[in-house]
Amino acid sequence: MADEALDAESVVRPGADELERAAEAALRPRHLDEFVGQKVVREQLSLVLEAAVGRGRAPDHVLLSGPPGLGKTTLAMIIAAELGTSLRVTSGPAIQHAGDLAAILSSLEEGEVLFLDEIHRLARPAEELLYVAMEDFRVDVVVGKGAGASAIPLALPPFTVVGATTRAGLLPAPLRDRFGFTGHLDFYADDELEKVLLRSAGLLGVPLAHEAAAEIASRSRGTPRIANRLLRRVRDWAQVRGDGTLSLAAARSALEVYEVDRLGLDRLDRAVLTALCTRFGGGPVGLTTLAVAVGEEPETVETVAEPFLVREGLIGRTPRGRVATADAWAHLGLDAPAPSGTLFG
Ligand SMILES: Nc1ncnc2c1ncn2[C@@H]1O[C@H](COP(=O)(O)OP(=O)(O)OP(=O)(O)O)[C@@H](O)[C@H]1O
Repeated sequence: MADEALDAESVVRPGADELERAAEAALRPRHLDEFVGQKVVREQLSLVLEAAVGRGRAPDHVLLSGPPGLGKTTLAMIIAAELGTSLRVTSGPAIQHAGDLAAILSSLEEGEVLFLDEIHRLARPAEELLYVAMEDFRVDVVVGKGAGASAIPLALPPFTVVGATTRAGLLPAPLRDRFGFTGHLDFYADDELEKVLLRSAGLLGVPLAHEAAAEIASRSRGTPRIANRLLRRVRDWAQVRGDGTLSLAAARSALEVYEVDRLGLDRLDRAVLTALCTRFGGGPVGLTTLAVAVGEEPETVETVAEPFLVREGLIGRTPRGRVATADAWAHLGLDAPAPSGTLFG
């Protein structure tokens, strides 16, 4: 039960730590045709891969962008599997020096796939080394120091980089240009998440009712990682408090225990929304004032709660501060104040 201690604070944050990833591994689709949703990216990618396999050559480098938990790592694994090759995994923050990347690149076997997660966080010298490696399949190994240093070119076998980023806009253009194919992953529709959930329940061997799948899907913020995590929480509830079946009632009870409401908002999200409406009359109010009102750091409110609230159209950002939308008032079951000012005011 490695996943029990996870995310004590909230079960609807899109990120994942090592324990979460271990729990996820069993649920990852292994082939493109098992990968739910993302129709456009799936179709484009299948062409790229099939063409490469047909030619017997490594495909172009692939860049995958999109928010956390939508399947970038899963797709990288699928790419390697579809090509019948192995996947080497590293990430921007894990590479401290250009030499670390040179060591990885020079150990790649022909046709291997190198997955570079959080590629936007690569340090500049490593990034420059990567340009050359991706374009010319070469690394320049620097020997010696100072004026006497020289670069010895080392040829690399053809390989494919799969880069993943949550912030495609942060990638420098020369790096972006070296990817022959870029796929952007979008949030999933509820019916797609239902499919993800039914598939996962099958793999976990738990009986999940269709209505329960729909209920969990609608609270999963468009994110398969969150859907699978909520499924595991509902499974726990059904096992401990219920009769083992994942019915609609079990799903609702479990999600109530975990304080995930019908839109997928958690306690912090609701605290922010409630403070904005009840203490500041719906705003506008500055981020710092709002954060103090909920006892959180401004950065936490801005990076943890706000993105989803804005995406759901519950909060608006204006130059004068945050404002609650009509949907926010409605979601909290409160009456929005009458608009201030009159036709003549
Ligand atoms: N299209 C999909 N179909 C079925 N399951 C999916 C799909 N996309 C993601 N998942 C599941 O969601 C979980 C998270 O996916 P993954 O780790 O690939 O996300 P990610 O985009 O790489 O996230 P991060 O950026 O945080 O690393 C995995 O358990 C995976 O099985």
